[in-house]
Amino acid sequence: MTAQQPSAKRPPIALTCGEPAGVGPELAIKAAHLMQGRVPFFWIGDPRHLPVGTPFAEITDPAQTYDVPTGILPVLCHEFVAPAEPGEANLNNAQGVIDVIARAAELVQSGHASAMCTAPINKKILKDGADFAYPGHTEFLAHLGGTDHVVMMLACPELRVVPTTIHIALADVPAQFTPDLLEQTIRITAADLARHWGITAPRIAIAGLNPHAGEGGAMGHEELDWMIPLLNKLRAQGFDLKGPMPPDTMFHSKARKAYDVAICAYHDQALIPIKTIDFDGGVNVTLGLPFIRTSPDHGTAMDIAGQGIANPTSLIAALNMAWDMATRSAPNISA
Ligand SMILES: NC(=O)c1ccc[n+]([C@@H]2O[C@H](COP(=O)([O-])OP(=O)(O)OC[C@H]3O[C@@H](n4cnc5c(N)ncnc54)[C@H](O)[C@@H]3O)[C@@H](O)[C@H]2O)c1
Ligand SMILES: N[C@H](C(=O)O)[C@H](O)COP(=O)(O)O
Repeated sequence: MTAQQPSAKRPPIALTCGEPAGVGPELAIKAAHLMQGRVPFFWIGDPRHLPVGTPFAEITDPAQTYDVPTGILPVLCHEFVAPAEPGEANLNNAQGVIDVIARAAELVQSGHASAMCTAPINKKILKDGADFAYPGHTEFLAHLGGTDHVVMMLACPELRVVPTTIHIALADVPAQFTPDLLEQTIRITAADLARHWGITAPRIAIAGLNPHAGEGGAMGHEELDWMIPLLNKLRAQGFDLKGPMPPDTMFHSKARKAYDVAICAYHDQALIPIKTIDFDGGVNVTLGLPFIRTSPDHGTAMDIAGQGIANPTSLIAALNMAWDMATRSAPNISA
């Protein structure tokens, strides 16, 4: 076995353990094996949570990732209160899950990691077990990054989608889907598509809130009242915006070719199409943060945890995307 590519001296990616009783630990082992060091990453978690008998190498500093033989998972130990039983979440481990996310964010913000990639968490377990005050990574990382507003984008080779409102009840969407929020979301999305993907003038499709984008006021008024005026204002400033588009007809294959990203009003309007088109290959990326964060698009999959059948494709895509973003964003530290 050879050590991981020593020529790539950029700091490695920090991969969090996520929910220890979910598929995160076994996917980390699979990704290390399948990626064979092409993207350097280390896992932060408790080695007791890894599948019994699988190889890993303990490290004490992220830079030691490069000394670990390819195919073996480098592990930066983070001791949890309890072992993990696949499929059986333990509330006592909730604080450890949160602490690992914060530790990864600290490592990336201090330059010891190039980016962070997060394995899935169960928000309710974190709330019940440790009073977690955030509905997801996205909001917690905005807090850790000191930013007021970040954007959730999910991407696969066929489609990019953004939910403007994120983890809120459907009943709260009409009040929280505001002109200010949509404008900030459009600006952050356009800026980060240019910065990280080189799409300097992104074609942005905006979904209407209502069926048929309101049908001229017959099925809702938000489009007429403020969405169309806002889009016209931003068009005058140079943004390439389509819509408000009828949400049900904007995701078929021909329609998708007309835009680089679809900005939707709420979570499921955006995430249902992408998880239907490419559940295995989708990546969740947070835009507007002062550091890079990606994640697989799936959840903890407790129903299959520990069975060895979890598909690592989305995690591998998330690690690849994080590394590509880091490579484009900053010079190689050895240069
Ligand atoms: N990034 C994150 O932290 C994140 C993302 C989505 C959901 N979640 C959380 O995950 C928990 C479970 O959510 P859910 O059940 O809606 O979605 P889920 O993605 O965990 O599971 C949905 C279905 O897909 C299957 N599946 C998921 N990932 C798979 C994989 N890698 N390989 C094979 N099959 C896979 C599961 O077995 C299940 O049948 C919730 O608590 C939710 O909040 C977390
Ligand atoms: N909304 C995401 C999804 O359904 O895939 C998921 O909950 C992850 O969100 P965070 O990255 O904020 O944890």
